[in-house]
Amino acid sequence: MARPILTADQMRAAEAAAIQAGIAETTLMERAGAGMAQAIRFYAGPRETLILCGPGNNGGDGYVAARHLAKHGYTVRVAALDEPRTEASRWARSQWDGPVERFAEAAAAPIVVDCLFGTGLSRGLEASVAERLSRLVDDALVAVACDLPSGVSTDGGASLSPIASYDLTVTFGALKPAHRLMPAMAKMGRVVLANIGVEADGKWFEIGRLEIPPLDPQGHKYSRGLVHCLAGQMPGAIALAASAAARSGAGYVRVSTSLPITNLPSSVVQTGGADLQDERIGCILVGPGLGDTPQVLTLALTAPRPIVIDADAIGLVGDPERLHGHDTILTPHEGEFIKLFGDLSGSKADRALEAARRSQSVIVYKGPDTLVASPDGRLGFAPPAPAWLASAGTGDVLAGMIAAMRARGLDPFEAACAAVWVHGRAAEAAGPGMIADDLVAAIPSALS
Ligand SMILES: NC(=O)C1=CN([C@@H]2O[C@H](COP(=O)(O)OP(=O)(O)OC[C@H]3O[C@@H](n4cnc5c(N)ncnc54)[C@H](OP(=O)(O)O)[C@@H]3O)[C@@H](O)[C@H]2O)[C@@H](O)CC1
Ligand SMILES: [K+]
Repeated sequence: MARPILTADQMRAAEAAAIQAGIAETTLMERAGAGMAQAIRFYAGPRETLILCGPGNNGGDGYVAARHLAKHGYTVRVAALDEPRTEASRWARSQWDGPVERFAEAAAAPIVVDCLFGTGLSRGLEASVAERLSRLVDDALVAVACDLPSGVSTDGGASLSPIASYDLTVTFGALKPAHRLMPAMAKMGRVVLANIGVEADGKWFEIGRLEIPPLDPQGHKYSRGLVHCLAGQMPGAIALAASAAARSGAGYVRVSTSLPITNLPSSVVQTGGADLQDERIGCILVGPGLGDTPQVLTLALTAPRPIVIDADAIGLVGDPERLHGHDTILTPHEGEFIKLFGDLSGSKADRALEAARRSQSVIVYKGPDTLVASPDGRLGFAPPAPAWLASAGTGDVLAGMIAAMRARGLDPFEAACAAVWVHGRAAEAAGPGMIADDLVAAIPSALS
């Protein structure tokens, strides 16, 4: 099951709806604090724990967690930055019967839990507070963030003040965009979602294990998907993409090329011409190694088939509206994105959705925090992938994988999400010394 993602406003609305439906706010806080205490017990083990509480409901969660951990035999110290200012956090404070130290004087502890600010953060932390928090977090054996590391902007993932690295982040009801957007994502450690009984339906989610329909036992190579790749001036890149398409389960992969390609698997067919009207084509792939040959993109766009537009071809589109009426998936990295869509405003999530709307295409906005955006408002956030995925050719591999998923009949958005998920897992399987060719070889193990 994919984990839902809500913005700060959406989360507040979901909580308000739960309260409207009869769940007391203190019950939500009790569940949040108990969930966080449970995650700490499972993840960090029994060691002295320092809980840092802010003035809002994030701090309230901290007082509740302190009570639950103490009940389980933990030595717990609580340090407050300020007096509780909300009704629920005053209630939570009243239920904690241990002492409360001053944040500015709190000594280090093996487990440190940051409950200073969560979704209510409105600006960066005061320098002295950020500095002290970072020191306590750095000195801890296990550092835990309640909902979000304090200083992270919930919706955009920016650091509003300096942020140390945590081992565990426990969030409630739904993930927030910052859990899966850079730079915040890199600071979170493992992200655990506690259920507090709030409905978190929406169109945004973390891309999870894919559910690809099983192959038809009576199927044949065309029903498993024919991917037609269009080569360009540098055929090495399309060879990688075509190999990746073949390894991702396409029944048949074809490359039309004017130059012979030497490093293709024997099962991938090379042709001179390109009959793109062939109705058996499940997806056309254009862009890897294309160079400056706009006529090849134009040719692809004359075919009434699904198309993946990658790499050089993205810059050749010119006007995003040119793609209206086509069945297209675009796979830009940051530079290619700006080249086609200009400097859009808002968070990466906002920009991805705006690009999908303008081009009426699925956008795979690549980076360490890859997003998949659909014109209908669906937005998939990739789970963390290994840093060694950032190397030459891995984008070509992804484009081939997407084309294979699309050719086998997944809808464009689902095809892109499925490929992004498998791409990350294949990189994990291939290991740190991986090159793009190894990534292709690791795809089959990640598909199972
Ligand atoms: N609502 C619910 O039902 C549930 C909510 N839950 C929990 O509540 C959290 C959200 O709580 P919240 O809305 O009270 O905001 P929170 O992040 O604690 O901080 C707000 C306070 O901090 C202040 N402040 C802001 N920035 C500041 C800064 N840089 N430096 C100094 N002060 C700053 C701000 O004041 P102001 O901006 O007005 O100055 C205000 O006083 C959420 O993350 C989750 O953990 C769970 O319990 C589940 C149920
Ligand atoms: K926090």
